[in-house]
Amino acid sequence: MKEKNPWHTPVTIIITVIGVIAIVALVTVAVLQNRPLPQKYKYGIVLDAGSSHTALYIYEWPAEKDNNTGRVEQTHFCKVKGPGISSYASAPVKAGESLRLCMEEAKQWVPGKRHHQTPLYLGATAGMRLLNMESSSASAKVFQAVEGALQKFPFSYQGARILSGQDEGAFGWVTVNYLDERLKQGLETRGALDLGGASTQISFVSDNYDGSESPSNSVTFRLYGNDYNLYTHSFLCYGKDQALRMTQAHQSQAGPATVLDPCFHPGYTATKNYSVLYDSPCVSDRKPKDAPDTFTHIGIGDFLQCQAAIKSVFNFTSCKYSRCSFNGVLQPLLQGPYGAFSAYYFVMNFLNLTDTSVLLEDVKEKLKRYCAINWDQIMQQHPGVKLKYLAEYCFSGTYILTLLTEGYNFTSESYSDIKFIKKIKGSDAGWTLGYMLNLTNMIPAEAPDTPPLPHAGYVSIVSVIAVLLFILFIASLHPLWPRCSKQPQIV
Ligand SMILES: Nc1nc2c(ncn2[C@@H]2O[C@H](COP(=O)(O)OP(=O)(O)OP(=O)(O)O)[C@@H](O)[C@H]2O)c(=O)[nH]1
Ligand SMILES: [Ca+2]
Repeated sequence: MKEKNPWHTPVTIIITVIGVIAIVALVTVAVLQNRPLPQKYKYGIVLDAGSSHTALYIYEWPAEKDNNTGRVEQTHFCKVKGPGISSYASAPVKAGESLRLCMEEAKQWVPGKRHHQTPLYLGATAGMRLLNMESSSASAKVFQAVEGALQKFPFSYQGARILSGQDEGAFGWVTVNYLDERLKQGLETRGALDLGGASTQISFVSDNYDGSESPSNSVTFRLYGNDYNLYTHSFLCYGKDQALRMTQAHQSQAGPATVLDPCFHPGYTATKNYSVLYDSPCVSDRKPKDAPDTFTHIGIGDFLQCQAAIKSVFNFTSCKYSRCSFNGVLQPLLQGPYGAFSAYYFVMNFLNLTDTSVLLEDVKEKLKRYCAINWDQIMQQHPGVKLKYLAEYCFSGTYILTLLTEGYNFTSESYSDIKFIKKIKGSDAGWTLGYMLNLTNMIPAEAPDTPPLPHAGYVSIVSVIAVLLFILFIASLHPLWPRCSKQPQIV
């Protein structure tokens, strides 16, 4: 008689079916329990009201991960047409109107049902700092007009204010290190170098700096369970537009009718107005008394002379601290690496000088040759480039190298620690992201509790255990299993 296969009994079939259902159920539960919910996003909007222009940034992050890290991303950028809001001092209403187009764009980019809960911030920097110094009532009127315009939009308006230089430097540093995920991972941080139109910031962590020498240059943070003692300084008037004014003011102190300028290309000539050149608190006290209304600005394209002219706007004579950069400002020993953004990037990128593995001496040599090129040739080589920018690249490049080496004391060696950057992982380097992260408490002081395993890890482990249990279970039911091995013979 044919022996009946014990695997084919109804009982084993039922057990097998139940086992399979159990595995499927276990895996399903594991998957469902840890599965991320369908992605919903939250948004934040920051307006960077700079001295030269205003820009709008929209950030987004997964709604249920407010407190998590490295997740906030820039989704949209809009450059406001026209100059910075501080230029509207004589027609403040226009400052508000200028923001309208970008704000309309923001309405399209943020889903309608999120409009009311989306915070909207405006931070103004050195242009408004200077206007406020000149006339606090004029700056108040500009803010009033801007507020009025922003409140017409459906977002959750959180106010407009002038950032201190310290905040500007510190939030730029937070942005860079947040995007690099250096904060979350507790890695060595990257210093931040920001070159604007009216001010420039340097911020870095240095082991030999405890903040006590100059409290106004230090900002302390506790982020993700790590303490940071940040050195930061903002030099008002040392942004590239104001530095150009100061350099030209130095060259035209006697009020001549012709100014020969080594920072402009040979062949460059333009008629300029003395009152326009001196219309800024950075230079107004140096305005020559008996100057004519206009002067002829003539380029001679000489890098070394240009560098000497730029050096004259830095003061190296006194330092009451252990060490200084310039103008008697404390600066601890440099400690790399550094990220240099905004005008540092625009200028060095245009000049093809972003590669800092090239020797500093060679960079200077290249710039020297560039400055000596005739203005006609420069215009021919770069059709379509805004002439104002084009005329100033020789000055701007020379200013950047002078500021870094003579001002901040970068050497041929430490120069290679600098990386010229515009974006990090799709988000612009600048103070705006750090500012928003701070105001929305998005970076926790302590490290967040992260699950020991990612979601996929849980699913795999539960599945493997379920399969093993099932095999064991079936094996224990197999009628032949224990009897297959040699049974002791009872004689
Ligand atoms: N070449 C070039 N220059 C630019 C560009 N965008 C801005 N600039 C100039 O670079 C300088 C710095 O620009 P920003 O960083 O936007 O300066 P800002 O924020 O307006 O000024 P601050 O208030 O001092 O920070 C200014 O002189 C601008 O005119 C660009 O796309 N190309
Ligand atoms: Ca800026």
